[in-house]
Amino acid sequence: MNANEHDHVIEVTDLKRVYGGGFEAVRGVTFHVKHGEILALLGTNGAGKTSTVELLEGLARPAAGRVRVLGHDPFTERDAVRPRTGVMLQEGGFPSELTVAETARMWAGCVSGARPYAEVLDLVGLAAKTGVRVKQLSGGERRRLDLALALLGDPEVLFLDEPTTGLDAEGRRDTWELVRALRDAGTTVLLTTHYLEEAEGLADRLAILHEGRIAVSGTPAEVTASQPARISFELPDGYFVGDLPPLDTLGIVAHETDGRVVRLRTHELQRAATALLVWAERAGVELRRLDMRSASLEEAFLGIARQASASAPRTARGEAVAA
Ligand SMILES: Nc1ncnc2c1ncn2[C@@H]1O[C@H](COP(=O)(O)OP(=O)(O)OP(=O)(O)O)[C@@H](O)[C@H]1O
Repeated sequence: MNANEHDHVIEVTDLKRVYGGGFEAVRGVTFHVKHGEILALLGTNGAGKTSTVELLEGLARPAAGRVRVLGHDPFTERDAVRPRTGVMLQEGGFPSELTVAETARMWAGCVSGARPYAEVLDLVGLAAKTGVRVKQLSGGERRRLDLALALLGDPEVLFLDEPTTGLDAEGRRDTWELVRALRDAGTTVLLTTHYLEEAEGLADRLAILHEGRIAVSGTPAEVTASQPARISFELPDGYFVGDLPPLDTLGIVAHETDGRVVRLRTHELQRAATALLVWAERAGVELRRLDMRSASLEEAFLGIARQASASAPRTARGEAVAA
């Protein structure tokens, strides 16, 4: 493995995908994933996550742009990439009459240097289901089988398209633990998900797609910090908003009042909070029902989706996008 492969196991530059009829589902996406890193691609339905991941898996040729996985083009150099990657598609599509063990054995036959299939079934918690037909598995169990098959070749790179959809809370946590353990052992992971908790807890970095473009990217903390924090409190008796410290000096980007309740939004939570508390202390008043909090990833996600159409792509720090 050369130095470049070590740094960026996945490299995507100005990627475009156009479907029949001319619809541009991926409109110039740029990001990278480093060795042993988990990147989560997020986005609303139809944002272009699967369309992007399929290009990384070499399932289609990009309309424009460049993809490299482990230093190779996954479409034109499929033989160099495929044996080193594990892919969990959104729909597994296995023959429903085969048992779990038969499916895993059949799949192992297609993978060079496959691990013993019983080992991967055990890893995903399906050891007790080896004799059950695929059609009799629950939706969550089928997702686990999909994951087991993706792990058969002991891949260096894992593509997971909505890996925990349909899993119950315990199954989801088990999968997170397994993906974390794989990452810690050096596997590079790119996953798509609709579960923000999953992205926040699992991913080292996030990229939020919107209408085929990356709207924002960065660590979960950076993405969250890209949206304003909230402060709310009740105005003390006898005071008005105009009595507070000047809002424009506190980084306040929006404010509203509802009766005596004041709601502020700021990109400078610490400074605004300090100024308000110092003001209240000096005035000798209590800010009742005081609540101060950073944006959650969900708020950030919704805010970004709303803003994205109107503004240019950027990183969480407001830089030009390259995840
Ligand atoms: N084969 C196709 N032909 C034409 N349009 C397609 C095709 N496949 C996907 N699209 C369109 O491309 C856009 C992106 O789809 P894609 O499946 O990549 O989105 P996604 O972000 O994975 O969505 P979801 O979260 O719903 O899975 C959608 O508008 C979809 O309708």
